[in-house]
Amino acid sequence: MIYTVTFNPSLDYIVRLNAFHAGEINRVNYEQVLAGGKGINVSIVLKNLGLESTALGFLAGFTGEEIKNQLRQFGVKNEFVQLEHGFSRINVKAKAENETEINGQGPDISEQKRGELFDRLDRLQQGDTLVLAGSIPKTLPDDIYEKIMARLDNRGIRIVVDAEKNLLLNVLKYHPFLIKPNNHELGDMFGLTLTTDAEIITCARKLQEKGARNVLISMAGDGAILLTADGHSFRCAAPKGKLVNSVGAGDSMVAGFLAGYTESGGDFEHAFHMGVATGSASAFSENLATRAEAEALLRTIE
Ligand SMILES: Nc1ncnc2c1ncn2[C@@H]1O[C@H](COP(=O)(O)OP(=O)(O)OP(=O)(O)O)[C@@H](O)[C@H]1O
Ligand SMILES: O=P(O)(O)OC[C@@]1(O)O[C@H](CO)[C@@H](O)[C@@H]1O
Repeated sequence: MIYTVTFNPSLDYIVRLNAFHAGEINRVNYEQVLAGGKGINVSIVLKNLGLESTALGFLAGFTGEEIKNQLRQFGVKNEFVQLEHGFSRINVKAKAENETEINGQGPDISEQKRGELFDRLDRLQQGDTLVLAGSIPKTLPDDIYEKIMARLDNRGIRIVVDAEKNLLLNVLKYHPFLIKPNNHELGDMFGLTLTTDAEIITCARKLQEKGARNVLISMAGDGAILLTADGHSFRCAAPKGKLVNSVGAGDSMVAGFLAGYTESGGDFEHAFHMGVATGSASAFSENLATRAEAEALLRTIE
């Protein structure tokens, strides 16, 4: 079974405006509200691709109810820890000439509630896959990713991590199966601005030296690079198309990679191509990628 953990789920309020003026009243001409947070997006796309997963994490308040409601409509299983106070955050994604994001802070999470999530994770079985993705609310200790990976170490669980900076760097010693920073996040980890493939590959190799097994670097419209644990590297250009909504493109890529990997019995090149195709399919669509959209782009890659 695949499990995803979203520590700080969100309702994404996605709006479009002709122009955005800071400090003034801005009126939108398009709006939609989608359940979000990186792990949740991965679970939704896995479902679209025909793979079951269970979404885990913390939910609170009326926004938490709506997130659960949307997951029910998508048919995504979930076992969230329900918080008694506060509300799951609302993240505003405003698209005008460029994209502005305002991500909420999220509810407080007590030690007891954290323990409930840990108890659920303790019941994972050998052969399961666990996706840990996204930022953490400020009431969680910033070593929570590490704590979880230490607890699950040597249990035969395949762990995928999609998180920024120290959250990611600090777990490399537990040898995650896959990590997926984008090229900017990768550069940030080394205090660099990366411009060429060679620079990106050098930094990605350093993450492998620190313990990561397979490293997938997404580069938005420039495609992606994969370095595998057995020393292979793959480069793929992004399919051509009209960018409609890039929110969740990276999460879709993780879901596509896992689907491609599972369905091909561990073929990294196919998993990589399926990841790129699914990421781009989401970027070219108002909603997250469907199987048909991802497969249509996969045919242009393979
Ligand atoms: N403009 C685009 N054109 C084509 N493909 C795109 C575009 N933007 C994203 N993609 C596809 O999605 C993949 C992931 O995108 P990106 O690098 O933006 O991930 P990310 O930064 O993790 O995104 P997010 O945090 O919004 O989920 C890319 O490797 C590419 O395949
Ligand atoms: O604040 P975080 O956890 O880093 O990112 C949260 C978020 O921006 O990521 C998803 C897209 O990847 C969105 O659904 C969500 O709003």
